[in-house]
Amino acid sequence: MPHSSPDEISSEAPRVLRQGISLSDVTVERGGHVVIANLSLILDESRIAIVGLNGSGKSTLVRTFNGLISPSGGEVVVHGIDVGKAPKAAARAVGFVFQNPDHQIIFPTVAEDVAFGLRQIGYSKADARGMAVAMLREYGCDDWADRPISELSEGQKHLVCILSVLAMEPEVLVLDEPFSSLDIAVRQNLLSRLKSLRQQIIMINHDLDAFDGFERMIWLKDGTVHADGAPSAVAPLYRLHAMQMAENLAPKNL
Ligand SMILES: Nc1ncnc2c1ncn2[C@@H]1O[C@H](COP(=O)(O)OP(=O)(O)OP(=O)(O)O)[C@@H](O)[C@H]1O
Repeated sequence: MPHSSPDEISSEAPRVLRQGISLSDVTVERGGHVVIANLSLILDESRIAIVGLNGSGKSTLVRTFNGLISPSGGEVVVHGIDVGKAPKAAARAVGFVFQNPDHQIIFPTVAEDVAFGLRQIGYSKADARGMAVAMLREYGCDDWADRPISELSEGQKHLVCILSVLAMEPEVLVLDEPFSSLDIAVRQNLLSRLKSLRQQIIMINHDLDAFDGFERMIWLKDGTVHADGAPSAVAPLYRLHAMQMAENLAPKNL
C-alpha cells in the first residue's frame, strides 16, 4: 500500500480489495451541507489512526464503513462487501465501538448485552449466552455475566462494548474516541488488549499517545485528507497545527 507523504493526497485509483476498505469518489452530505467531497482512499493497514480537529469529518467518514451514514455519491467497499448494496453484511463485517457506552448498551446484564448481536445473526438463546460467557471468560471477566451493566464503571462498560462487538467476529473494528472518559490505567489496559486483536483497527482519538504501534495516520481537515502517512511523520504536523489553532482561540487581552 503506497502512502502519500504528509500534505500529499494519493491520486492512485482505488482498487477493489478483499482485505481492507476502499472508498471511491465518496461524497457525504449532512444537514444539507457537503461534509466529505469526492474522497478516495484505500485503507488496508492493520492499524490506522484518524485524527483531525472537531468537525473535520472523522465520525462521518467511519460511519460510511458500516452503512450508518450513506454517501450521496461514490462507493465504499469493506473486505469485498459493497456497503451500499449489502448494508447488513457490511454492518456485520465492521464492528463499531462508540465514544459513549450508553449509546451502545441495550440490555440490563452483561451476558445479555454481549449475546445480543449473536442472537441477531441467528444463534439460539442458549448458544448465544454460552458464547458470550466464553468471551467474558477469555477476558477474565466471566463473573460479570449476570451483573447489571449499570453497576459497572465506565471503563468496565467500555470493555463490555468492545467484547459485544468482538463476539460477532468482525473483520474491522472501528473505535470512535473510545477512551475519552477512562482513567490512564483502564485506557492502557484496553489499549494493550486491542494490540493483540487479529482485526483491522481504525481508531479516532484526540490523544495521539493512544496510537502507539499504529502503522498509518490520516489527518482530516474540512472533510479532506490533509496528511496521510506514518504516524511519526503526520503526528508532529498535526500537533503543531492544533497548537496554532489553540493560540488563535486563546483570549487576546489577558
Ligand atoms: N447530524 C448532523 N446533521 C448535520 N450536520 C452534521 C451532523 N453531524 C455532523 N454534522 C456536521 O458534519 C461535520 C463533520 O462532523 P463529524 O461529527 O464527522 O466531525 P468529527 O471530526 O468527528 O468531530 P468531533 O471531533 O467533534 O467528533 C461538522 O461540520 C458537523 O457540524
